[in-house]
Amino acid sequence: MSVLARDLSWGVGQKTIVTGISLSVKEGETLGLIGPNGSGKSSLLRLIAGLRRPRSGTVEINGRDISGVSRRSLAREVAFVQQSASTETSVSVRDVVKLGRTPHRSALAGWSREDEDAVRGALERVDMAGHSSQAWQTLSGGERQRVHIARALAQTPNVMFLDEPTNHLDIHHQIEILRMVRDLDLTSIVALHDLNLAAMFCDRIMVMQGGTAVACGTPEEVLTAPLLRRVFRVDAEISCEASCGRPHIRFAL
Ligand SMILES: Nc1ncnc2c1ncn2[C@@H]1O[C@H](COP(=O)(O)OP(=O)(O)OP(=O)(O)O)[C@@H](O)[C@H]1O
Repeated sequence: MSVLARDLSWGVGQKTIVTGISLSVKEGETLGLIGPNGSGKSSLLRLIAGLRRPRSGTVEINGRDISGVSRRSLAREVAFVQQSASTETSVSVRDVVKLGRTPHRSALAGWSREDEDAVRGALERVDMAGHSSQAWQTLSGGERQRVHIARALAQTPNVMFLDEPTNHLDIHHQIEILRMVRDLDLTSIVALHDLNLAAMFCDRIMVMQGGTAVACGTPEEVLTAPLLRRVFRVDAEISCEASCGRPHIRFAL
């Protein structure tokens, strides 16, 4: 499924937070969103996921304007892993992941084989199957993050939005989660702070600054020393990773 945003703007009171953003993500593509703190990445993801109503502009998922689509119907196609999402404390890991099946179930239907397979598969994908009966509140930060990703996977979405999904994760799980997002047969937009991970796993990268998009293109096109200096205020040397042909950033002291 494709994602198309046209001229999105949003703000609170007098403050404009997202200004005139347009983007297009093709079916199966992974778009990375990078930008300094407060540049509007989470706000943009919430607009595109339909959790905020834009002041102006439209979002289409597979050609359908999401403003006319019910939350439940949207949730059958689109999953959103939010930053620091919270969960009821007195539930098990499996119960949290089961919530991902809610958009697919009717009030009268029982728990189906398909539901069971989706939950088990999602837990396995994030390496948390061994924790399924553990109480949510006893998990570590990284384990919680992986369970929230499993809940999104259990939704069996066609489109996935992830806001800093690698937060709290050790390097093995950072790489595994991003590799999984890239290799799954879905369209995704991922906000990331780690520029080298964005370079490794995203087909294209959009750079945000002050609520607007200041660059968009392939990692090689976007991740240049002048852009990193201008947007992130860092000096860096960019080389090409021989094994994958992607840029690798080495920050100067
Ligand atoms: N509901 C709100 N009311 C007032 N200001 C807000 C609101 N939501 C976001 N902001 C402000 O909008 C700006 C963009 O916030 P947002 O969370 O989208 O940035 P971000 O790029 O995701 O940042 P970070 O990298 O730190 O997670 C910030 O300055 C934030 O303080």
